[in-house]
Amino acid sequence: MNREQQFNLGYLLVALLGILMLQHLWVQATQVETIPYSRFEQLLEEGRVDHIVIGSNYITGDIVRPDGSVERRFVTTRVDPAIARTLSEHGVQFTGAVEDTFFRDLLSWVVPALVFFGLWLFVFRRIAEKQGLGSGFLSIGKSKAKVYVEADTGVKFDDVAGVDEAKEELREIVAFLKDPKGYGRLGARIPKGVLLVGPPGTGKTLLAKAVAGEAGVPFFSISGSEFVEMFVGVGAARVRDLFEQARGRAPAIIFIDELDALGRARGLGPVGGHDEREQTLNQLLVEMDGFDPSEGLVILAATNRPEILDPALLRAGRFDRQVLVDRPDRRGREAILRVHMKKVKLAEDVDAAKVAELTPGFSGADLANLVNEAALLATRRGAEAVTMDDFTRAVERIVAGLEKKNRVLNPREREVVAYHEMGHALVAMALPGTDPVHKVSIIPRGIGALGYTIQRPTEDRFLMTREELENKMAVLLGGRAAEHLVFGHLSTGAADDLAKATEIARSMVTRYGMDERLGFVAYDETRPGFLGIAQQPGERHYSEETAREIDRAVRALVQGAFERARAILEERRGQLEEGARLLLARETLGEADLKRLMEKAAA
Ligand SMILES: Nc1ncnc2c1ncn2[C@@H]1O[C@H](COP(=O)(O)OP(=O)(O)OP(=O)(O)O)[C@@H](O)[C@H]1O
Ligand SMILES: [Zn+2]
Repeated sequence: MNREQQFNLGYLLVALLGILMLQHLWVQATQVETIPYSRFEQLLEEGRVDHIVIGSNYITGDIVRPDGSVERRFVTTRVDPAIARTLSEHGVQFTGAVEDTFFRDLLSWVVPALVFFGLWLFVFRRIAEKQGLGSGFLSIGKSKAKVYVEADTGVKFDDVAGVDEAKEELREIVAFLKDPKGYGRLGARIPKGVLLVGPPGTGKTLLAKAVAGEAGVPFFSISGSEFVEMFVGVGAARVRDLFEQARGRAPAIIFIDELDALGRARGLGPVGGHDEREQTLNQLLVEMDGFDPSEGLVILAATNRPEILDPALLRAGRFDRQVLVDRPDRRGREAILRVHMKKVKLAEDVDAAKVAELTPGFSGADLANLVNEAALLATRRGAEAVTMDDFTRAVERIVAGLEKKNRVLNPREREVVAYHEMGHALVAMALPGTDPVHKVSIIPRGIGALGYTIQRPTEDRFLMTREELENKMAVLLGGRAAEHLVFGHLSTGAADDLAKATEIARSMVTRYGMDERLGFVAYDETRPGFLGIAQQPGERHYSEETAREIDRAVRALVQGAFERARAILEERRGQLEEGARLLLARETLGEADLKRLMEKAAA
């Protein structure tokens, strides 16, 4: 029996004891002396009873002393008066039967309590099973969140491929863990928490293990979803436990997978708050604030939904560093394939570069799975080594699975996405005063986004001019403009861009007073949502006619931005074609690639 189980059984025992004690007190308070009926008659004759209450079964009353003061209460079972008289006449001692109701009373609450407890157990076990947390009697209290400790993970940076930028950033952590005391001496700021952000299967866990492996420190890991317990207080106790253990073996790494499960913004739960999770999160914050970095503890955490994390987690001194672990591009895939191909026997004809070409949209985990699948196919054939043919067949299998999950695009779609993203990038680069384009990619990211263009803000902006907002809209519509220009059709891929552009236009008209005809009037009163939950739009304080005016102005702004984007792209048609071709071949283009593209066209 482990600690948690004892803990929960303890709760149960205390509760039962409490109920028993109450019951006992209640019985005492209402205790009366039970006397035989003949004794009652005797007392009656002696004039020593008073305050008689005659019930249908019992007679109760006070027995008084000769001086008239009450001695105690009594109860006796009512007996048929005729029979009583006859019996008394014969001088026989007799009494009615007074049933002992103690056990009946006891049963009357024990049985419902047991039924209730049974039901409760049943329901929670169901929930626990649903969450895959295992079942069995009392499993609710069983520790699902084992702290896994690996003294030496044996993973090195060489085992993680295709995520060079992330590795570069984590090297610092390794240097620190190797010499925690010496590191701070020169005034370098010591990292406490690093958040690894990226889609599933991109190697976040593997990277964390590699950091531990490179630094030669123990690796403590636990998953955020396992923290969330049924019993209030257990998760928090577990966090305390984890930190205590890790401290004892510092320098060490603590890795929290699925941080979002426990670090979701507070007050955002579906049914009000979630006490348990909140407590656990608070405990984590306390622990993170509480330790001295020179102890040599570093906390790594992984999430694929950083946007839902509680902002408190991201504050300075906590997870204030974020490392992006993205899906690999073609070169990255090749590198990952090489890592995993080392583990199987390959035929001469296998070409990692070719396999990488066949697998756009695959994550590191998908690629590891691919190599394994190919090896299985070869084994089934009874072959000596895994051939290229095995790989192509394995790719087909896995692609079919991934297509269902919307993660792999067909060639035609890829082409559209390439032009679309290039459209965003070119418009952004053509307009003065927009943020420089950091990266363009046609690797699907998360749900919904088929590709992405990242602009790097040069500075924090709090004020934007009308012109800047218009430029921003043009960039947003650049994707659709490019599709329209090249293919002459509109696709559904621009829905999100359109929504964002429209949002900006609407704000310009109704909040910033940027439309000449409507004037400098704020029309919308969008109240901030309560507890971050979006509320119904603010009340309208204007007429139907004004509403129409607003719609017209918004439409004009969006249309204008679209025309601008289209004009820019028409002028740079050559660059658009060249860029899309490059993007299709390489999947991601960085700042340097884009600069080269612009210069080439200018020359
Ligand atoms: N960049 C990579 N290089 C080599 N192998 C990788 C890489 N990414 C993933 N893998 C393989 O996929 C497996 C699963 O990856 P891992 O569990 O680290 O992903 P993750 O990002 O933590 O995923 P999740 O978010 O689902 O927990 C690894 O054990 C490894 O075999
Ligand atoms: Zn777009």
